Amino acid sequence: MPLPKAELHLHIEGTLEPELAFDLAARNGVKLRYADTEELREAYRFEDLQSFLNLYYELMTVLRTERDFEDLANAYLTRAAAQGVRHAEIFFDPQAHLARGLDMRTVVEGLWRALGRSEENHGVSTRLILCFLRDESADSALETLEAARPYLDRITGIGLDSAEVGHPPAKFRQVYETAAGLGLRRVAHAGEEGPPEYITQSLDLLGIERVDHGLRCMEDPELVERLVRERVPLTLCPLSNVRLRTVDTLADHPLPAMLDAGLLCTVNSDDPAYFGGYADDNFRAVRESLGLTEERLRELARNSFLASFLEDDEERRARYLAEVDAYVF
Ligand code: HPA
Ligand SMILES: [Zn+2]
Repeated sequence: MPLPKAELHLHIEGTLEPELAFDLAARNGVKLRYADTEELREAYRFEDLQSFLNLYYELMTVLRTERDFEDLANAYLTRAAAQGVRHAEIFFDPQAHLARGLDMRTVVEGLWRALGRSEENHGVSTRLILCFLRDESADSALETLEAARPYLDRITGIGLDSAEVGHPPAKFRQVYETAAGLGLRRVAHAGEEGPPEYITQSLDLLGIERVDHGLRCMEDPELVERLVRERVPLTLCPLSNVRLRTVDTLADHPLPAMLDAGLLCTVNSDDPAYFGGYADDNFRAVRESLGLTEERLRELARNSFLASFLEDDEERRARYLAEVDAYVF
């Protein structure tokens, strides 16, 4: 049985496995430019974030109906449960779907058909986080938040993803302010490819409560000190970092140094269908490549629940933490 954990950095569109992509393409009459799953897998060699995003946006065009989003989420939850995930806070990218003519209802209600029954069906509690695409305009983000208003009972928070460099957090100040006024929790990708200043800006201008990635904080000792002092969680994604060449090899990953510095780190899978592993695959990879001790792994699992948005269900959080404490490696 894998270590119990929460997954806090997971793009549902990034869980689209090649087999499901072809099934949905056939179901919806969408033509993919790959002959089969093998040829598609050949395309999974990325130079950087953008080269991955190009394929990520291309493949998600097979998602068209509520049932497609439901099937996608159920496939993820099945895999996540098998990897010890007890709680998942799941990102989705509505702008990428609205731009293709889908409506917000199809996306949110489709996902909810799986998420709303996830505890009974998979034993996984869930939250949904709406991400804005930072390479789209601030106005588009505001329009997307407006389109999501009827569904806010399904949505816990907002995030910021897609191409980071050249799209500073400051651009999204207004939409984050509006979202805060609506009672939404706030996170943002920062310091994956972008500079440490993007992390600082996300904290100061967007009021974020967690940093997604945040790897490049290590270039700024003062920022590290602040993140430690303010107990700001970081959602790290080690296999993603290797595949997108943010680090050269897993053995070079700064996770041990980050833990030693006192940062509240968590380990997550990001886009597991593309990066070669789900949540526990990431845990096992860092254990093997970085020689993390069992107590370090337990700390990472504890951190995942401490950093989760379970404030509305502290009883559940306590139960999950007790499971981590009782886990025998
Ligand atoms: O790793 C990521 N980074 C930024 N945007 C993304 N959208 C999906 N995955 C990612
Ligand atoms: Zn991500």
